[in-house]
Amino acid sequence: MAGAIGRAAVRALYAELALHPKPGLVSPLDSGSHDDMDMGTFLRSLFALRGYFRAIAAAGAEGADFPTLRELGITAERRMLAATGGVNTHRGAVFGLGLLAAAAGWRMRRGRTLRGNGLGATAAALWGAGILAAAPQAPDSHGARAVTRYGARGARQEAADGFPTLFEVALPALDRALAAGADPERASVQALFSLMAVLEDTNLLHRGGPAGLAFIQAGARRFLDRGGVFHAEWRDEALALHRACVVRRLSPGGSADMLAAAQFVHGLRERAA
Ligand SMILES: CC(C)(COP(=O)(O)OP(=O)(O)OC[C@H]1O[C@@H](n2cnc3c(N)ncnc32)[C@H](O)[C@@H]1O)[C@@H](O)C(=O)NCCC(=O)NCCS
Ligand SMILES: Nc1ncnc2c1ncn2[C@@H]1O[C@H](COP(=O)(O)OP(=O)(O)OP(=O)(O)O)[C@@H](O)[C@H]1O
Repeated sequence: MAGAIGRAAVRALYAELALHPKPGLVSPLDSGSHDDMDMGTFLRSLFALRGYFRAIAAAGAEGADFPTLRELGITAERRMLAATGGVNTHRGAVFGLGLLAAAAGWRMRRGRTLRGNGLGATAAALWGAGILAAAPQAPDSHGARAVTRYGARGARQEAADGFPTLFEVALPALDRALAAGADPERASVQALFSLMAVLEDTNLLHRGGPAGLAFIQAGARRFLDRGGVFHAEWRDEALALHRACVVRRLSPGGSADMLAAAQFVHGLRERAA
């Protein structure tokens, strides 16, 4: 079971990486707004993280407490940095997707369904207090500074609350687009823009301040209001926002992490069905 969860997590991260167009983000097309990483950096990181997602799913199944999960996360982050030469490729995913893999282990071991927001509710109930109580590993990280400076919610708050943006925004957008006939690629782009329109992404706050975050949210909103991936010119419109992000050096990394999380939950549900 833990092996299947681990494989689903890596598959979801690969699907996020392979997807394009993705505004400002690294994809097979180009490195977006990043000069320190490309597709190869992400693939090396992914390779280094294979064992982690299986291990954290197994720990979750055993009912591990948050400090135990955190130790696994810190070790994985170290392995990621060694594989990338110090570049932060998957920090948000090690944390968020790691917690969701642990929650999947806990629920599957106990015969609970993965429907609705079950995985988020489990993560919040078992580890929410621990997440908020843990001292930030790096109090001067880009994310921590954006949280303090702008009062943003950030990755920790999102996880401690049971990933509301994932379960209330990303997964419904993905499901609706698939039900309306979009292929997995278009449905994923729709889910990504739905996330970008609402997420308080500390990556964007760090790189562009409140104006940078507002720029992305408005651009994504406009794309969705015109019909999103159901608009005939959707690819050109998404590429136009991509180019505008690259000019401004903006990259919605938090939305990319949450898209991978949505693909992970969706994939697990498909296999369980
Ligand atoms: C909690 C983490 C994410 C640190 O976050 P921090 O606030 O310091 O921000 P940092 O800039 O380092 O990275 C945060 C990443 O989260 C993502 N993110 C940003 N905003 C959001 C958001 N609103 N929602 C979800 N993800 C987001 C981005 O990809 C970003 O890169 C994590 O790096 C950490 O402390 N790890 C220690 C090990 C740990 O707790 N592991 C747990 C394993 S379960
Ligand atoms: N496809 C992707 N392309 C780029 N970033 C992604 C992608 N998928 C996820 N991310 C997330 O975005 C984060 C990278 O953002 P960024 O490079 O701005 O972080 P940083 O190292 O904190 O800042 P900086 O590079 O500005 O010093 C990663 O931690 C990762 O979680």
